[in-house]
Amino acid sequence: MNEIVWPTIDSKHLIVDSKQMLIVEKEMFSDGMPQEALMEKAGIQISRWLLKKKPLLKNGITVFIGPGHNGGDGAVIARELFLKGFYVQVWCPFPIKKTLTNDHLNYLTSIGVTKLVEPPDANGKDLWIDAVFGNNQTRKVDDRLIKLFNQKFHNKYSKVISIDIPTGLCPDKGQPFLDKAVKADYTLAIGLNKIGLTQDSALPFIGELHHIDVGVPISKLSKVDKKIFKVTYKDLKNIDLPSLPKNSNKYKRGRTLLIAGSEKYPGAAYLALKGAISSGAGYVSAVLPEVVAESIWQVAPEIVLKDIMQSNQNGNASLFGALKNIDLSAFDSVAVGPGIGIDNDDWQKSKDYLLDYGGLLILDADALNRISESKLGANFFLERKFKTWITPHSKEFRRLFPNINSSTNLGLALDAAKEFNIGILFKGANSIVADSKKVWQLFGTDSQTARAGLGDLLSGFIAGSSAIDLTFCRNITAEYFAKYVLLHSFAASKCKKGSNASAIGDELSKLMRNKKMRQIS
Ligand SMILES: NC(=O)C1=CN([C@@H]2O[C@H](COP(=O)(O)OP(=O)(O)OC[C@H]3O[C@@H](n4cnc5c(N)ncnc54)[C@H](O)[C@@H]3O)[C@@H](O)[C@H]2O)[C@@H](O)CC1
Ligand SMILES: [K+]
Repeated sequence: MNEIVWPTIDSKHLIVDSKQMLIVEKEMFSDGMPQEALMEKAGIQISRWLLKKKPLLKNGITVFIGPGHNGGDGAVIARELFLKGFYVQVWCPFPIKKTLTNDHLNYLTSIGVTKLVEPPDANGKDLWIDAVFGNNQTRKVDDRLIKLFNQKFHNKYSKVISIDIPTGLCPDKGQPFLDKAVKADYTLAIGLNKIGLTQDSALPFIGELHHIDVGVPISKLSKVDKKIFKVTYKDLKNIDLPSLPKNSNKYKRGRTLLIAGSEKYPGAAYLALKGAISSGAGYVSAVLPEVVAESIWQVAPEIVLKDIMQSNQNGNASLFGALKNIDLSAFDSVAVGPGIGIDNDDWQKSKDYLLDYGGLLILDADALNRISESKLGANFFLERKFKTWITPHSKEFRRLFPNINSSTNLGLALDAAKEFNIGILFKGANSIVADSKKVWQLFGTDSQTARAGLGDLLSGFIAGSSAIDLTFCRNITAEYFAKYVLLHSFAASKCKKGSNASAIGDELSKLMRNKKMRQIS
């Protein structure tokens, strides 16, 4: 059941930490792959990548060569570009430590490549290649070197390319070892993507991230124990949406219930409903505050209104009155939270209905805040014996799980998913979806996140989409969760800057319709 079907286990998608990368390399070497050959392969693949970007090379290239094998890669790149007729010079800011790197460097000077004795000028127009430290750097780097690089980064006439990892950036945490790291226009990750590169905290340093394939065998990748997948919009093409038979009864096309909105935040309910409708679910029903209930038929006549929620004196929704009258077992999924506001007494009375609900429970926003403030806290998730997905952003996450510590959002999501046996969407610049075994790291989606109301739309979309998938497979995994989040983000990316969540909801409907049409034809 837990087999990976999306995306695929290959070197483009798998994310590893620095130790896992070392293990994979060591295994390749002990199987007989010569270390020299792998370095040659990495350097040549990068040179090919560079040769396709001739404008970057036209003013010459300066390669910064470090003491280890990151420097060795740099030396191979320098040689290849020099042999192609480009002006190439190298600078070694530290004494060379590894033989292979030293050999490459000696050969470079013998063929006529200039080895600088002083640091290069950051105001020049040449391309700088940072091959100082890579996957095995573990500590802070000389400040002067980083300053020089960052002076170059701000020089708008030229670019900086980091090989494997920007120097000074922790390959695992995605943060500078101290306060500074090289800022690159491009980072070329060799072999596999390192976990630090895909963290939100690495965004100011990595520039455009590209993967350089050096042919790591699939048999090695399958053995990597903690599977983390990098997913981008390119992976949308491998998402198959279930095609619902046209003549099937609407109750068999996904039944979802949304509990959303309050007198204080009516708009959240409207957006969540819009998200659910855009999924194409057959039966979308809702528990709404009176202000929304009165008008919803005009904008979304297909919604079945289950009940009306009262509000407390502060305008926050009271769930209890409605929950005690509804048979939740009639729904494949139930989403609770967008815009409901906080009411601790009400949550205390209502929570048992949600604990006992046997379908997929999706908790967002104020439902999560109500849990954080309740006596039970996150143990709510342990008491619930059925599938639960939650969608916190960083602050909500920390309130919910104050005892979970990890240096990356990815680690936080994975640890909480494991400890509490839930599916988690950790919202960030590039969001993360995790269950107890696997993680999907969205990447390249960072400009689509911070828009008001998008989260409400997403909750509804997840509720509707999961209800449909649940009619096909009762035990859907977090892989589906990750797909919904990627689809939603893609719809947002298709809308012009500044467009509101409602317009993004329309785009999402269009996207889902088109995708289904294309699958049918
Ligand atoms: N292992 C291999 O054979 C391959 C390695 N490749 C390249 O090799 C890199 C890893 O090479 P290395 O293991 O040599 O490690 P690095 O090149 O990342 O350098 C780390 C070494 O530099 C020293 N060092 C670390 N931080 C320092 C600091 N702040 N100041 C001064 N010295 C410091 C340490 O002694 C450490 O051994 C990868 O990033 C990749 O670019 C690729 O060529 C593919 C093949
Ligand atoms: K580097």
